Amino acid sequence: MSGRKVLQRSGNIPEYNLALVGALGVGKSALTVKYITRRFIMEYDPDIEDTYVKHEDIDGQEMFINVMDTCDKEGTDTMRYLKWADAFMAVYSITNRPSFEKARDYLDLIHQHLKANSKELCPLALVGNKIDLERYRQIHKDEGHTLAGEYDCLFFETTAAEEFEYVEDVFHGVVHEIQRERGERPPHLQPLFISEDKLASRGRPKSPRSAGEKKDERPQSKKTSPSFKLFNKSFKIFN
Ligand SMILES: Nc1nc2c(ncn2[C@@H]2O[C@H](COP(=O)(O)OP(=O)(O)OP(=O)(O)O)[C@@H](O)[C@H]2O)c(=O)[nH]1
Repeated sequence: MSGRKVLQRSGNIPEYNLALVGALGVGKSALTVKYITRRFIMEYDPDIEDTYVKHEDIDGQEMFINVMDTCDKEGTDTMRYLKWADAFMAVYSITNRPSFEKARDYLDLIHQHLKANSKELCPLALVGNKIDLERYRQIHKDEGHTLAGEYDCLFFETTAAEEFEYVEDVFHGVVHEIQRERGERPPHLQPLFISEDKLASRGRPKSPRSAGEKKDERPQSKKTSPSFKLFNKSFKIFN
């Protein structure tokens, strides 16, 4: 931490809690670290569940984004992230069929929890990672769309191994969705692709909802401001 600027959190600045869930090895840590540091990691400690924070300025609005990189292990306390998160990202690898099925299980678990706690407006996102490995693809994009539709989720395909913007778009898309659901997003920043059917019927599961792929239609965010992070995890970081 030495030499890093540590920003004080204040009650005036909004905070959003995002939890990443998914099978082992799908890239939850890689996506988290890429988003926080703009770097891609090759080695990591898979057993540690941890939370990171990034200070952001999106569309002129200052905020703190807290990201929980969860651990997919038997005995994990799911309530820890289920209670904590303002939005969930169920990650799978497009190169791994079982991880897609696991993402479905997570969507189901989260959906049941949200329904039982009357939190149906809490955003869910389905995230297909590793699109840089297209030649090994096992999950067609349409399958991702279909599954996302079943749970009325946002849907993204991305990669932690290439440009930062691929990852930033996913995290910002999810934050925008939280803001929309809370009525915090100014009308001039509301994208046109939020359809009326969502406003009319707010239950899940229902028809597909897409956001992540319409990169050019979304407002461009400003460059991020310096972040501070709570690094307890033993990462090796490579440029
Ligand atoms: N090519 C490629 N490799 C990736 C990508 N994302 C992650 N990886 C690699 O996949 C492996 C697993 O990534 P992690 O980020 O540790 O996966 P995880 O989901 O956090 O796994 P656990 O911590 O075990 O739950 C690592 O070797 C990463 O470098 C990606 O987008 N493309």
